[in-house]
Amino acid sequence: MSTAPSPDVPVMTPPIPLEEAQRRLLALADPMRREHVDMAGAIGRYLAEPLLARRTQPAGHLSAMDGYAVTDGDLAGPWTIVGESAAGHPFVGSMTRGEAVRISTGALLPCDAAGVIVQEDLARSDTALTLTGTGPSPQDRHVRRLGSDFVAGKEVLPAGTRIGPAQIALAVSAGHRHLPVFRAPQVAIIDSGDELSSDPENCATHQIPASNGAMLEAMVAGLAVQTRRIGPVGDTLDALLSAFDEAAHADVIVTSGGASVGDHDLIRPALEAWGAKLDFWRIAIKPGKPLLVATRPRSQRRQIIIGLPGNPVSALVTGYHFLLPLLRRLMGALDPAPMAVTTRLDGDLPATGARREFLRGTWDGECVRAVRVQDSGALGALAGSNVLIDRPANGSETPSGANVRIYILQNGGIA
Ligand SMILES: Nc1nc2c(c(=O)[nH]1)N[C@H]1C(S)=C(S)[C@@H](COP(=O)(O)OP(=O)(O)OC[C@H]3O[C@@H](n4cnc5c(N)ncnc54)[C@H](O)[C@@H]3O)O[C@H]1N2
Ligand code: MOO
Repeated sequence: MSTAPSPDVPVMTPPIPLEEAQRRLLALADPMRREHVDMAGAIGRYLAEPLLARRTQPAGHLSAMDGYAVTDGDLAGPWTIVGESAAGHPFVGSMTRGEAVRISTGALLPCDAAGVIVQEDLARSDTALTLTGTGPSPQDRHVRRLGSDFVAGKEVLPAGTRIGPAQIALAVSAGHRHLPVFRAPQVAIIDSGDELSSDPENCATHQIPASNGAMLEAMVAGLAVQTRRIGPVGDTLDALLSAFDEAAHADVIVTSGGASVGDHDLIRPALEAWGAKLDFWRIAIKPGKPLLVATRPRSQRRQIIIGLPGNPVSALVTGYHFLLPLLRRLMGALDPAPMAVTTRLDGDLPATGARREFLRGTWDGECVRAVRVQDSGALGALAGSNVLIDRPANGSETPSGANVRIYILQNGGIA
């Protein structure tokens, strides 16, 4: 005889693997609309279409060094100096074999010149120039050829490229003032839990400062999204429903806390009461198991809700593997998942259980060591770590010296 579950006990489906959960989440993300923004506004955004060069660079043959321009094959000298080509002030005359033109880095090569000899290889006396030492080989011409960087009409950046300093320099050089990018999503960050205090300077013994919201806001800061903090919100359906109403403008709502199975863990029922539909709940990673993802239909784009676990380390790990990739995908990133690096383990690690584990560790560029405290509430250990060590589910002990995969949290890796 089958028995219906009690309304108090949620129906438990087995936790799903990380990759499957990431795929399901990213499949929900329709890209944002496009807009044209100036270069300052484009930092941290993703190109909405391929960028074509509007000009050729270099636009002519340029000298790559300070020295003297000479004609083809004329590498032995001596020469008579007949003029100068400085950056921004080209030499307009003509020159022939036995003649040289003083030239600076970035200056246009005179049209009769074939190469540049660096001034360190030459001796000058008034207008007379002689070669000292062995001089350059015929290949060593120190010339940046016309179009050697990019050519007008050709693609310089593919759609989906993240715009950083180098991409801005390239786009400006390619003749652009504005860039077509995807809009940045609006993100509402809700802290939930009766025990949370919004004032870290004023916190009773039964309270804890609402640090997750501040942490999540910091995590998304590198993504140029617009954030709004809501709460802390108490553990009642009414309080959560009002918080969701406050977040009705957002493209993505991220909550932390109340995602597990306790009597006061109300995020799931509150979302359902608000009209959101649960997509999945619980994933097979440690920390981070109670993660949930839901969607809520709207007239234009649906809202995506990510319910992160309350434990701060669990919130950071799931924020790293779910919230950041989701935001990158909404903003048009081609490959939104975080990148793992392989490195050498220092110190043995024990066998793992049924969940894939992300241990906090310190990496010095050559090897990684797990930090001693791995409690998912321990912020001291988290802040002292710079990587997550990726350990497979049901894995055996890993000996010191073995290769392990890590995810970098610092030096920009967080975004
Ligand atoms: N019987 C079971 N209990 C728990 C399970 C389980 O499977 N069965 N899962 C555990 C796991 S794993 C996690 S992770 C936690 C997460 O649960 P919740 O998402 O419901 O989180 P809370 O209970 O609300 O809070 C947990 C912890 O985190 C602190 N917290 C919450 N929000 C914040 C915030 N905004 N800033 C700072 N700290 C926050 C909260 O005070 C608690 O200490 O559940 C286990 N339990
Ligand atoms: O998954 Mo919980 O996140 O272990 O603490």
